[in-house]
Amino acid sequence: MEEEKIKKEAEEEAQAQVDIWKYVFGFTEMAVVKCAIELGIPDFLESQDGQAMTLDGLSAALGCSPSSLYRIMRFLTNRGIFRQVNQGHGCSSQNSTSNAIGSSSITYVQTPLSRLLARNGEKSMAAIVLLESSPVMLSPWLGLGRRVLANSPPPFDTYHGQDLWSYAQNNPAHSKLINDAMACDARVAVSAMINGCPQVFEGISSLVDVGGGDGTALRTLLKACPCIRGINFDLPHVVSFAPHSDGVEHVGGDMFHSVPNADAAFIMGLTSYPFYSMSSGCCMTGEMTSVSAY
Ligand SMILES: C[S@@+](CC[C@H](N)C(=O)[O-])C[C@H]1O[C@@H](n2cnc3c(N)ncnc32)[C@H](O)[C@@H]1O
Repeated sequence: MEEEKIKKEAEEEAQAQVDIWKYVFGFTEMAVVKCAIELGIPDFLESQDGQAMTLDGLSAALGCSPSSLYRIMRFLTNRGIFRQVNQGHGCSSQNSTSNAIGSSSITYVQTPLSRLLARNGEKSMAAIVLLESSPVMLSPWLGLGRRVLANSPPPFDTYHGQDLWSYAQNNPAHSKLINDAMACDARVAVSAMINGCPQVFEGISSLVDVGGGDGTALRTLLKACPCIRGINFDLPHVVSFAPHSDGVEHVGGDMFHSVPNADAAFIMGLTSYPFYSMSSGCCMTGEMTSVSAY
């Protein structure tokens, strides 16, 4: 019995010594995926219409050295982001390193995961990765300990001296990163809503999307429900850059003061966002017959 306990403890300790490296180098997952998006690897492979692309061809197209690219691709194929196909053998291998680096026999194709990283894909998540991996968003996480100890304001506010939305107002480039990222989320979430519970929108002739970003959610919804008149409500600096779309009116304002009248309102957002409690902070003067949140 004692022997078994000692053996189990030794196994757990050995496993811990392996697992700890996930925390030491955890950031590499995000860094390498960001690198792939910035280099445009998913977009380039997507443009090949399913044809496998050689390592040499890919590095020439991207303007980088085959050996550096090979190391990035080896990491990514190991995670199921891209698939390595060894041409000439008709077989595929995710981890094979047997080919010489730079060999034209190493080729890559897209996978469902890498397709999500193409910038223009219908279900693209590239903009969310680029937002969350930006130094502006990442740095506050590194001060989480101080936030817990001091029960101070959210890490973002403490680090940047202002909340996320004020920061975005003062930094248009970051505001664009946020809006593009939210648009990715909106496309996927609204499509799922329309497919999963279309009855929610029955009988509604006007709908206000509170915190609707650049209006992607309403644009997506109105394709399926063209009879609805959409009001995209967000902060003035956000709606001032929102693209025009028939059937969608952009209104700028502060939801903690009032929101436009409509038959119904919806509020949607990534739950990890510092999107402070609507119920405690806001006073809505609009008439609303139904509200669905998160
Ligand atoms: C997490 S994003 C969600 C965007 C969009 N609903 C989506 O899910 O894709 C929150 C949105 O609320 C907006 N917002 C933040 N504070 C606001 C306020 N006081 N009044 C109106 N909009 C606000 C932000 O500009 C941002 O577009």
